[in-house]
Amino acid sequence: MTTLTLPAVAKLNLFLHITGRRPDGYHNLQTLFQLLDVGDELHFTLRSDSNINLQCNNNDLVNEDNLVIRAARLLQRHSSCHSGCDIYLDKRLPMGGGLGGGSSDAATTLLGLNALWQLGLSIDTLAELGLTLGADVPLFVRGYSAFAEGVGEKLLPVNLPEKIYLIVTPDCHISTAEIFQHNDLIRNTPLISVEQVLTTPWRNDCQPLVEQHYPIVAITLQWLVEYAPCQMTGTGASVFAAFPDQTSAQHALANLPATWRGFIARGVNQSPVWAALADTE
Ligand SMILES: C[C@@](CO)(OP(=O)(O)O)[C@H](O)COP(=O)(O)OP(=O)(O)OC[C@H]1O[C@@H](n2ccc(N)nc2=O)[C@H](O)[C@@H]1O
Ligand SMILES: Nc1ncnc2c1ncn2[C@@H]1O[C@H](COP(=O)(O)OP(=O)(O)O)[C@@H](O)[C@H]1O
Repeated sequence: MTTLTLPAVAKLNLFLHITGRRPDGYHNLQTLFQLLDVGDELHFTLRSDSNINLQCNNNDLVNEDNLVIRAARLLQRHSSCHSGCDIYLDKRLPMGGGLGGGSSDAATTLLGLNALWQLGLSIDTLAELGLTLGADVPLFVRGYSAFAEGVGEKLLPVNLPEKIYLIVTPDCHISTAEIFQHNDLIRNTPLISVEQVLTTPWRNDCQPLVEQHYPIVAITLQWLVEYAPCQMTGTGASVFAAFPDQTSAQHALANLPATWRGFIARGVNQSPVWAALADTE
């Protein structure tokens, strides 16, 4: 195998509780991660030398900070591997929107190059490596919708109804670090057990703060709630609502204000990356 094409899907946080701050400044959370069937796409081509090259449909993303490059270099270093690759990233997801696109790209790169370079590393090892790149990377490496604790790396698979979601991203950039550093962030939500997940009303502890500091997010939620109950994902700015069917979601999407981005996706319990990897074996 010398080439590989794999998806890097998005996630929603169906709820997000912040349960405390750790001595290193990171926050412990409890969240329900819902994977979606929509995302970016990555194309990997094996090279005979050890260079790693990235191309992307968004030139602003072609730099050494890109999580795809960082994941590829991390894997190369960890495995003392001398292979290289050309990577094309077809960026489709809104960035910095709480949909986890960068983390998902990193996870797909770890999975894809582990296969292409025939490294044989375990999923546990890839998830551990991924956690050094970002808190959400282990979720996308493991590739199942999950109840998560810790910083989001302790994952318990869950079987969720695979609903149709409309995801709307207003034109605004929110820094995850800024939200987590803010004095007014709710960070003392009591822990719940996995059994309580279905009986506890779902909410996002970052949402009140984000709505206050980024009024466009509050306006987007006010727009979406006219169609269905809605919430913010991650630290924003994207918001989402579940719809009973594709037609009603399409109806809302058709009325979307021009400067906002929106897309429809189905919630999935298993990431499509696993089916795509299995197809290559
Ligand atoms: C909170 C979530 C929920 O899914 O939000 P989104 O980023 O998706 O919106 C994620 O766990 C975010 O994960 P990720 O975006 O990978 O965050 P990182 O790059 O690891 O962290 C960015 C910064 O946010 C803060 N941070 C992040 C995660 C966490 N549990 N506690 C924190 O305090 C830290 O200051 C860190 O430097
Ligand atoms: N491959 C990538 N795709 C998207 N963003 C990336 C990527 N690599 C690095 N980044 C950086 O990570 C930031 C957060 O990305 P993203 O995962 O899309 O958002 P979020 O963490 O809010 O879900 C971006 O603003 C960008 O600066």
